[in-house]
Amino acid sequence: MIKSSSIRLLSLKLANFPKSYSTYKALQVLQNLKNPELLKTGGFINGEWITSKNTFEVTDPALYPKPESKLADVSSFSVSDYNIAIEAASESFYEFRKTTGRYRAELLSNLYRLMKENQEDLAKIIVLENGKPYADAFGEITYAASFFQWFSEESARVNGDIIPSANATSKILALRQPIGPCGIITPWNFPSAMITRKLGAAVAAGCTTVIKPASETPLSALALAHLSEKAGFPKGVVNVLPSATSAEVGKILCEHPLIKKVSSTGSTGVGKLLMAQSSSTLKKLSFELGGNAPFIVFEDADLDKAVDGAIASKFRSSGQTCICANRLFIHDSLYDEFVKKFVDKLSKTTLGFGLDEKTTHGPVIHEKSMSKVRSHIENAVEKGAKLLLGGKRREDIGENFHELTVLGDVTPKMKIFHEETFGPVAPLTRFSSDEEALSLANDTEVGLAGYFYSSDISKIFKVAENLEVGMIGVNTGAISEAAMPFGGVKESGFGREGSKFGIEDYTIVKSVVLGGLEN
Ligand SMILES: NC(=O)c1ccc[n+]([C@@H]2O[C@H](COP(=O)([O-])OP(=O)(O)OC[C@H]3O[C@@H](n4cnc5c(N)ncnc54)[C@H](O)[C@@H]3O)[C@@H](O)[C@H]2O)c1
Ligand SMILES: O=CCCC(=O)O
Repeated sequence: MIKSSSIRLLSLKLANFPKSYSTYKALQVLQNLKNPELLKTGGFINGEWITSKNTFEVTDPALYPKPESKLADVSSFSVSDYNIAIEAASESFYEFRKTTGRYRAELLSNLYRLMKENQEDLAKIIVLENGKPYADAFGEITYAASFFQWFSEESARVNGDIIPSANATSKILALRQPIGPCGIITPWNFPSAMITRKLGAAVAAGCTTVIKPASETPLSALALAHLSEKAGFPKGVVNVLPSATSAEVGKILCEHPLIKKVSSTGSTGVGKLLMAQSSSTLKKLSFELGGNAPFIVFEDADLDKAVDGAIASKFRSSGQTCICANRLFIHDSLYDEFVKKFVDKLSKTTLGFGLDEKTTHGPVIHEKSMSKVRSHIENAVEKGAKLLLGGKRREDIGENFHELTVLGDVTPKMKIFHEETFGPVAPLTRFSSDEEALSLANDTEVGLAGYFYSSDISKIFKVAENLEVGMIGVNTGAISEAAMPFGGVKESGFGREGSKFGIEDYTIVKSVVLGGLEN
């Protein structure tokens, strides 16, 4: 049990948000949410709101580094707070694992309904802490909530098996049981959906959770914690602890013996570190890591559809999506026309603040992302790539804004070919045969998503079978939904989220051999 002396109850005070916001409407938006209870700046441990004396700033990337960019001071929880939360999740697990799938389905569907009821507010929080346009943020909440709906439907169907035994007087029962308390680590690019995809599956299976949201976007995670409380989740099932000390608290999630599984979404580098740290307890792991998605336009493609698909895939969230097209391969015979149509459509987009109706694309998250975007463009141009659109920072809008950029004649000699940009840059490469396209596409250590456009059914099967990725969009640039098994191969990680496979990672199979049965 958590000792009350170790925690301080947080009554939500809007005073935790800066008062000097008259210069900018972002804070007014935050303070005028229809449901102000969604705004939390503490942490949620064992069903109680607590604060820490250490805090960190959450800022609006569209305004950063202006003083008005400050959205909130959020409590930063330490390893000792994590230890308390882990113990709470472990204690709660002993009861929660005994609950029925039907009961957990009810909790999840309550949470789904509450997300939909609060969709506008939740979307606004995403816009402010992440920078994506409101329409995208609203879409993220639809997507995020759909995982609770999906897993509420799956929850009552976590079936085991009865297996015939070689011994006539025995039966083998394979029971599916929840694995235990789970550590969940999530990134900033989908502040809500990357949590719900894991939390929905964990709860459906009967697991409890300790969640470390990205320090850039903790407000969305805390709003979800609030809604889980309203949805009737028992104490200790959902614990959310923002932290500015990711490495330390990540390590404790990996090394603590009471945590039985860690699911993390983030970069490949951090995934490797977490895997090494988890070896001491041989924890079950699921990793959704970085990508470098190929997007191939074969000569028999429908060009207009391919252009639309490329824009949707490459520039979703200004290129900050793990499954964004990262390298575009265009058949020689279509290359010039593709460039013309692609550049023409992209010229009609508008960079800006996410709550402005005209905005189609927002900023990148921070300076580190901006540096990578700049270095990929500069390195490519230096090595002979042609700048076909954009190419410049837009400091006139804000420090984190960068033009949507198209680079032509990109080759494997350039950095952008091998590294995930995670920003608004589309590198185009020509190819002349199917074999060449496949070999270029597979020339990378990661394998998350891939896309291609073709009207030849034989080619569709051949390419789909030979692309070294976990997910493929054929004649579409939008593949994500709760029903699709989400995950990668190679250094993009392992495990599948969403879909009927999503729960499996949160369960163990226990074999019970029932002997001495009479025939
Ligand atoms: N495969 C997917 O589903 C998926 C989805 C979204 C993002 N991503 C990947 O995530 C990356 C961008 O996100 P990011 O910059 O937030 O990634 P990141 O790996 O830096 O951070 C992800 C999470 O890990 C935490 N973290 C950072 N260092 C840590 C450490 N040493 N120990 C424990 N936790 C640590 C962060 O605070 C954050 O919560 C990209 O590579 C992108 O492709 C993958
Ligand atoms: O960025 C990674 C997740 C994107 C998605 O689920 O579509």
